[in-house]
Amino acid sequence: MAETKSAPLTPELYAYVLAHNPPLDPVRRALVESTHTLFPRDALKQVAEEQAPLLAFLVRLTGARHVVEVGTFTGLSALSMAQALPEDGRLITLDISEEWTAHARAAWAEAGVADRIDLRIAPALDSLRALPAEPHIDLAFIDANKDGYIDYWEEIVPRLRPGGLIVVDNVLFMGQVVDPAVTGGPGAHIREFNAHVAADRRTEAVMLTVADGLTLARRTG
Ligand SMILES: C[S@@+](CC[C@H](N)C(=O)[O-])C[C@H]1O[C@@H](n2cnc3c(N)ncnc32)[C@H](O)[C@@H]1O
Repeated sequence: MAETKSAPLTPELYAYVLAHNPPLDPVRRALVESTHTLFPRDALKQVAEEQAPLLAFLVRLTGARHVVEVGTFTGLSALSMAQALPEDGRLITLDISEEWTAHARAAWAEAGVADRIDLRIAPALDSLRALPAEPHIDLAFIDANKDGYIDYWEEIVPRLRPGGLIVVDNVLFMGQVVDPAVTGGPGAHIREFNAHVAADRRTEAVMLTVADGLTLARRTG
């Protein structure tokens, strides 16, 4: 059994982490709160608070100009990435929900980044297949239905420019990936996806224990 060096994430330690991260600006803070108020049963779909500055950081680090997101919800991750884009950068974000994304649109407009975000409402696989086939994506973020992850990965990798980055959320799926009792459903889909990524020779991937697990993969060839 491998030994962990990870400090147990107590509520105090988690608060400490958030306090040492860049704070959410007022629009993102309001979006977190309004999502919990308006959609209490689904609010956990939103990226964790520490992931918002991380996504912005990754956009700046990679100098990304073409970003694709699979899974918009109420728009926190899209907003964080769009705010980090250069003036001529664009983010295409994919979802099937008019209701949740209407709330996202309002927040993007308030933050002044609506013109950088192209929201496409349709099954994400159709939207991905409609993108240009050549490698042009600098950064992609996958955070939608878990039974679609492998298909999304297969559409994105060939469209990723060499050195481009794919970020994938929920790769630990609350620990279900190592639970032998989980033989179906999202936990099993994620387990299959993680094996698929680990075997993919087109990319170099690292799995991080951030929030519910985050994989970062770089296209190498
Ligand atoms: C975990 S949430 C995304 C959270 C978002 N990244 C955020 O930070 O707020 C997953 C989203 O995937 C969307 N979704 C589910 N199935 C989909 C599909 N087949 N195509 C496109 N979007 C889908 C849902 O409507 C939901 O908004």
